[in-house]
Amino acid sequence: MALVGAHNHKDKELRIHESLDELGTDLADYIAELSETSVKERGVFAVALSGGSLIGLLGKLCEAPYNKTVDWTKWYILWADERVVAKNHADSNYKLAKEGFFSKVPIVPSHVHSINDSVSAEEAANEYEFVIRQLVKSRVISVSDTSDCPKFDLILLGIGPDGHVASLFPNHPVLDEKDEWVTFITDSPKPPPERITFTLPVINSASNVVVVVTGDSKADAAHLAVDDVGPDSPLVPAKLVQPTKGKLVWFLDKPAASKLEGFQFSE
Ligand SMILES: O=C1O[C@H](COP(=O)(O)O)[C@@H](O)[C@H](O)[C@H]1O
Repeated sequence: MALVGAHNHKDKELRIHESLDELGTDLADYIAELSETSVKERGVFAVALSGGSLIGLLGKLCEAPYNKTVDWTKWYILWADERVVAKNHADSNYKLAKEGFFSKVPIVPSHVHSINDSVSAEEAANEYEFVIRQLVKSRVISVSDTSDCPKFDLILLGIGPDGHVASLFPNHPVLDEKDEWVTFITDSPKPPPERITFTLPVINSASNVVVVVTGDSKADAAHLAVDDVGPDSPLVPAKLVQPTKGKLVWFLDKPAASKLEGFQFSE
C-alpha cells in the first residue's frame, strides 16, 4: 500500500495517500479488519455512516475480496447524520449510501436503520435516539464504559470545507449538547437546512472513529483540525472529534493533507 505519509499524531493516526484509489483500498482493508475483530468479539458490527464524498470511497469495500470475506450478515448500519428529506430525495444520505454502498453487498435489510422521513426534524431525532436505545438494549450496540452513551464499533465521518463533521457545524449551539444522543438542526448553513445528527459525546464514545478527507478544498479544515493552531484560529468541529477511549484514524489524500504541518510533498 503506497502511503505517502503515515504518522501517529498525538491522539490520532494520519494515513495520507497518493491517490483516491489507494486511499479507497486502504480504507476497505481497515474497515474489513475492524468488522472481523468486532464480529469475533461481539458477534455483530454496528456502523454509523455519514453522507457526502465518503460514500464514493467505500466502493472498494463492495468489490473482491471484501464482498466475499466480510461477514455482511453481521453488519448493522445507522447514520451519524441525515438530512430530513424523503428517502428518495437527491439530498438523502440514506439514498446515497444505498445506491453507492450497501445495496451492492448482502446486508440484511432489517439491519439498516434509517430515520423516519415523514416527521419533523425534532421528532425524527427523538425517534432515532429511541431506535438506538432499543439496539443498545438488545446489545447490537454496546455501551460506553465512561458515559451512558452508545459505543458504536465504527463511526465514519467526512468533513466539509468549513470543518463540519456529521451535521455539527462551526459555532452552532449543538456542539455543546451533552444530554441527547441524537439532536436536530433547522438552520444548517449547507442545504438542506433540516438535519439530525449524532452529538459529540456519542461520536467520542465510539470504539473506532474514521475521518475521511479528500480534495484541496478541505486542506484548510484539515490543518485547523489536526495542527496546533492556537486559540486565535477558528475552532472547527472536526477538532472536537477526540474519542475518549476509542481509536481515531484520519484517511487523507495529498491535496487534503497539503497544509498539514510537517508534511511537505514534492510534485
Ligand atoms: O452535509 C454533509 O457534508 C459532510 C461532508 O460532505 P462532503 O461531500 O464534503 O464530503 C458529510 O460528511 C455529512 O454527512 C453530510 O451530511
